[in-house]
Amino acid sequence: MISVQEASASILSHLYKPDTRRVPLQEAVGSVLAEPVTADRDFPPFHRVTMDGIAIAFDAWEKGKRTFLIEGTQAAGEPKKTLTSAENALEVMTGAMLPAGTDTVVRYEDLAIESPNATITVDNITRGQSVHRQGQDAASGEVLLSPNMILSPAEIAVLASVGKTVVKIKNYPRTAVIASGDELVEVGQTPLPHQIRRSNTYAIEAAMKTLGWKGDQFHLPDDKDTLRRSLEKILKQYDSVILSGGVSQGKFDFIPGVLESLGVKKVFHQVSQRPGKPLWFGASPEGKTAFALPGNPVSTFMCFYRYILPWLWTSLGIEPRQEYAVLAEDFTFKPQLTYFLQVSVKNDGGMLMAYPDAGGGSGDFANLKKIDGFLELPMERSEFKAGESLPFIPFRA
Ligand SMILES: Nc1nc2c(c(=O)[nH]1)N[C@H]1C(S)=C(S)[C@@H](COP(=O)(O)OP(=O)(O)OC[C@H]3O[C@@H](n4cnc5c(N)ncnc54)[C@H](O)[C@@H]3O)O[C@H]1N2
Ligand code: MOO
Ligand SMILES: [Mg+2]
Repeated sequence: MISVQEASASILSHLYKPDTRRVPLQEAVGSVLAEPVTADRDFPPFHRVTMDGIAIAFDAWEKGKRTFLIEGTQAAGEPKKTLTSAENALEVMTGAMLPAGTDTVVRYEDLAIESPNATITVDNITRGQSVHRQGQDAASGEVLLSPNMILSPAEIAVLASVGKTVVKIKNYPRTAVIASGDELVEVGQTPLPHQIRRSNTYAIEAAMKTLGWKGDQFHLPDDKDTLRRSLEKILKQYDSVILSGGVSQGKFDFIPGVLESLGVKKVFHQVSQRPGKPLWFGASPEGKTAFALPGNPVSTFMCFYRYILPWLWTSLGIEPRQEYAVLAEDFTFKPQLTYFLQVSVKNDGGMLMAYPDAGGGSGDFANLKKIDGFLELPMERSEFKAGESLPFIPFRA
């Protein structure tokens, strides 16, 4: 049986190779950028006035001039005006071009205006004040955004400002989310005493949705031939499949065998972890991947966040973020397995404290509502002390 680290490394050596597509700017938030974006002009594109007031030639101030004749007004959105005499001033508005012949802006708060004159009432004026100089933030042609970044609202602003109406982004893997099991019925159905509603695929699809990843749900029975026929079709249509259930030792746990019979070669089966020991992972020669997650709901859930999430980000060119939290209470776990301890977290003066709330085992998915994620307790030890910082796998935004 392989370790969590080995399993995770194996998965990360079978990445999806994303192709790209172009989307309208307004659909791009949350996507992964697939092209460099350069400044189409200087940032800012002209000397930009940053305060409402008057623009003057600083030399005049230096020579002792305090009262200026107002020649006119330069509003934002108007072509650049020119000051005709260095003895005069132009009223200027925030966002306007700095008029030619001026280099300094004095705000209204520091003026006494008696039309048609403005008198500066303060002593501390500096050359170039209240002017955002052309190219100060970035020069034309400079790379503003590089590929492989998740587009947040901040990047959308940058894209908009350089005129990108259409953005090239990376495609996520086309993914089928498959529940298997004869005991499972649809959410809208009333289960018979021996049946349960299927929840795992809804949880996975929802988790994917929070990442901007679309999953198509399927439900397959515990019947080898049907499984084979259906999975064959699904594998043709999708880049990856995420299955839940049917991977353990049961008489009807057919998933690994059927996947192998369809050319999805086993990379590993079983990981020294709790929950989720029966995890199976395979890949086909064409680069399709199959994650067969153990059916117990907490296992399915944990395996998605611990293994599939980093696989997705790495595939898209983004380094997955490793978070840590501090164990708030002593905890003991004896078996020689990596234990994914359910914890709720609280921020205590900048330190993320993790409070164990182990729940009633991997079938007790109602416990997930009380927790925020999993703390990864290494296999090598069984005693964990309050105050220890450990890898934390969050699932809440
Ligand atoms: N002899 C052994 N038995 C089991 C072992 C083992 O090592 N030896 N491992 C146990 C562990 S750990 C787990 S986890 C489960 C994994 O089982 P499967 O992946 O084969 O999953 P199923 O048998 O199909 O189902 C397990 C459990 O989960 C429920 N389930 C399945 N799918 C869903 C769904 N979509 N929504 C809600 N609940 C679901 C299912 O009804 C079962 O109760 O095996 C142990 N056994
Ligand atoms: O993974 Mo199993 O969920 O330990 O019960
Ligand atoms: Mg089973």
